[in-house]
Amino acid sequence: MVVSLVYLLIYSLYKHYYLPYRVLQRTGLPFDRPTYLVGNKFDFDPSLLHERQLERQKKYGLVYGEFFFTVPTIFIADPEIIKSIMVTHFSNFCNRFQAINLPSLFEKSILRIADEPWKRIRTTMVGSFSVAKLKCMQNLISDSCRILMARFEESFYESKKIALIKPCEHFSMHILLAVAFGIEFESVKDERKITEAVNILFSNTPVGLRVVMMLSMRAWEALERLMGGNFQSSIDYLEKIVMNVIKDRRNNIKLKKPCRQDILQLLIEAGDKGKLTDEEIVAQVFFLMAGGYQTTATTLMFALYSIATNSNVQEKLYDEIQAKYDNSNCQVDYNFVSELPYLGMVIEETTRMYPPVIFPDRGVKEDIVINGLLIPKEVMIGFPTYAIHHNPDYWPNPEEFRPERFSPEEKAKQIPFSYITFGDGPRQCLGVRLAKLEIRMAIVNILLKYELFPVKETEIPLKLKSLGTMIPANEIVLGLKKR
Ligand code: HEM
Repeated sequence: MVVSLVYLLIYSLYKHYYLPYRVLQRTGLPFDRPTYLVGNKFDFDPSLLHERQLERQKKYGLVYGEFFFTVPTIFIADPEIIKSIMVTHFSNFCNRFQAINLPSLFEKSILRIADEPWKRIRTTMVGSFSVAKLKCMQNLISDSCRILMARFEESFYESKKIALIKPCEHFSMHILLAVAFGIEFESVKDERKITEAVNILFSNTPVGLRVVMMLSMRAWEALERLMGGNFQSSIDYLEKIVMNVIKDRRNNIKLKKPCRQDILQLLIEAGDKGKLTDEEIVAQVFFLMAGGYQTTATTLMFALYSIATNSNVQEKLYDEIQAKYDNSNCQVDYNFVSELPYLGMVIEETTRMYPPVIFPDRGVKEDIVINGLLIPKEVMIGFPTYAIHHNPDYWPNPEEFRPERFSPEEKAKQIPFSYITFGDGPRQCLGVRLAKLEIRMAIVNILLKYELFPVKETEIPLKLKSLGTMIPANEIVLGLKKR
């Protein structure tokens, strides 16, 4: 017994410590000594990953090593190498590194799958985000804007202030439930139950639980059951709802009844042509919520905060919106918001300063040398987005909110691949157009009715927290004045 335990320990030390250590050592890159099993994960506060990226960049420069638990990782903030990985040598880096365990439902999602199956599913899904399809979905987004505006109205009459987190999260979730899950709420009770289940599944998971999930899915499942099993029952509940919607839609197709033109419909039609199984459809739908919910909600919060705390930006933006609104006397829809260039610049600058995803990754198929850097096939590649976006060599005065950085003239001078909020190359975010449309429509609706301004509760500068996605550490409260 004792001999077996000693043998197991030695084997584990060899596999989980010595081998990963040797891999990073081979690269010749600087890195801190890891701790057995947890690597460098707890050398810093794991909820301040963005600060860690800045500190590493200062200490080691643009390329360095680190242990994500037992995974040897190379962090790359050099735009030329980023381009080589994301585009030039894409075939060697086309997959993500499977560093964390996920519930089995997600295993067939576009996030997890690799190589040919990924290509098939990506090609099938891409059409759902075309301009023509987004225009079909704009009425659903307008409905969510109306609900968002009702929240603003209530807050205005209650206190002349708005706390942003809940309304922005609800806005983003409401849209994804409509366009990806295909849900049309039948009652308020129904809606409450569904939103509660989504929140359990897709809000930021506490660090402790993430660590358990990372180390062993079985241990996590057992712990989750002990804690009441809410996670699994939410998955089961939402899965049942999507399967019912799929069944109803198929019946409607058979009866030649018109179906809502949303993302789910396109996936079902692809399924009926044999391109996707039902299991794959459900996996994509769940991942769209996981990938699009918090990211879009926090970007909207960050944008409203930035607009409120930069009165010159707000004035210029309002003038742009107002001029177009007066001239066209039209609805706030896809065409309207697409013709507001300064609004586009404000959103790009927001996502430069506050990128919600600060650690996109790639796996490596074969050892490769790029610009003299050896990248062994065992490593995970991490892009430290926050540090890249706050590097003064690429972005002078990076803490200053200046949308003009994204004017056509200044954009032409930008260093390629120094802005990677949505990733880049063939594996770039699939929902970028949808996310931007939602955020644009929400901001225009809000600014047409209200002037935003900081109040005594507004935290300046904003404190951030970075777990799965980067989010505000505390509530964002803004003042409201009717226009
Ligand atoms: C502001 C909001 C969003 C941000 C900042 C964001 C960011 C990202 C990033 C950084 C990636 C990885 C890209 C790469 O590795 O090159 C990604 C992937 C992805 N995103 Fe988004 N995202 C947002 C919203 C959305 C929305 C609304 C959806 C869809 C509803 C979506 C769907 C996806 C999908 C499907 C992928 C995986 C693509 C693939 O692996 O082929 N995202 N996103």
